[in-house]
Amino acid sequence: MPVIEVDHLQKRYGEKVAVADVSFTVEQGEIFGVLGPNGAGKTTTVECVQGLRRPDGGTIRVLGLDPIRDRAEVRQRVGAQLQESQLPDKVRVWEALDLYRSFYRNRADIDELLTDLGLAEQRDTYFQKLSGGQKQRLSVALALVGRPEVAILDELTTGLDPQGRRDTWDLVERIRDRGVTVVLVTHFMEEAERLCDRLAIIDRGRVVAIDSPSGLLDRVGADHRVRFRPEGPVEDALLLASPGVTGVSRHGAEVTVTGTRDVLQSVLSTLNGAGTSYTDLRVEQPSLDDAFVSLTGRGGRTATQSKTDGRSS
Ligand SMILES: Nc1ncnc2c1ncn2[C@@H]1O[C@H](COP(=O)(O)OP(=O)(O)OP(=O)(O)O)[C@@H](O)[C@H]1O
Repeated sequence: MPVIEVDHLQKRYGEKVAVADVSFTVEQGEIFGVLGPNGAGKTTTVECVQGLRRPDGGTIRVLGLDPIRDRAEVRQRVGAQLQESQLPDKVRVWEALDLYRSFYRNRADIDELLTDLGLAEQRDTYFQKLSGGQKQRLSVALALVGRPEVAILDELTTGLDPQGRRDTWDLVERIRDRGVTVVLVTHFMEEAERLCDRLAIIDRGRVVAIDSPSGLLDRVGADHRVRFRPEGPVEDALLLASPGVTGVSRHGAEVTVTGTRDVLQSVLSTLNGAGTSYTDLRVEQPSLDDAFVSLTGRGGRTATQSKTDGRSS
């Protein structure tokens, strides 16, 4: 049985439709991403899952429970991270955890949690004295203090520097390794790509795709690229005849070959077959950015454009 089932969820704020039609399921033990641009309806969706908002339409089941009817039980078993800090400046780290812990029947060991989250040295520190990353880790600790079966983490790494972001990603993986199912709300593609087993891309209140990161890339057919500088002649026609190659372009001495995930292999065997050596070989994998843009029609460079570029010479 899935841990979370959202079926045709709808939610309006007055006239404003925040969630038009969202359906997805989350399986036990996965890191499931909810990805989308600002205002897409991500937070509203997970707030409905937590029973913090009443849907206008559709059904939600969390651990077989109705988040509105069984709100108290859902709160016990689903840990939610606070999106923005809602703690008083003068509360010490252990005091905050001790208070939140008292709300739950399954209580985590505070010192174990602090060690796990790299906050052991901040045990007695006031909330206001914590760094951004430490505050973020504390909010995750608060989400875990009731030993939840599901953790919902919303915009976990917003405002963190690259190192803080990477540390937090490791942390999310450790949470999953403890057997907790994780729902991760984010608008960072890189984060989703790195962490999520599957993800739902939401745009304007609707799901536009649900898949694994690599499934999404395959689905939109985003190009892989190989760039190199040949040291002798190599004909475009020869490269284009290789399996998986969809385009060849040249900029000065540099050749760019686009194609499917086999493109590197094809380029190397073509060069080898032609007896041509090369320098400066680089491989560019398609990113979830490409898939996102292709699925939502928004953003910067699209997979379609890169394909056209590849054929333009
Ligand atoms: N309490 C509210 N009252 C009125 N409109 C709201 C409310 N909360 C959200 N909205 C609107 O509903 C839409 C969806 O908002 P939501 O916060 O769910 O999106 P989001 O994808 O989480 O965005 P972000 O990434 O910016 O947090 C937005 O247009 C937002 O302005």
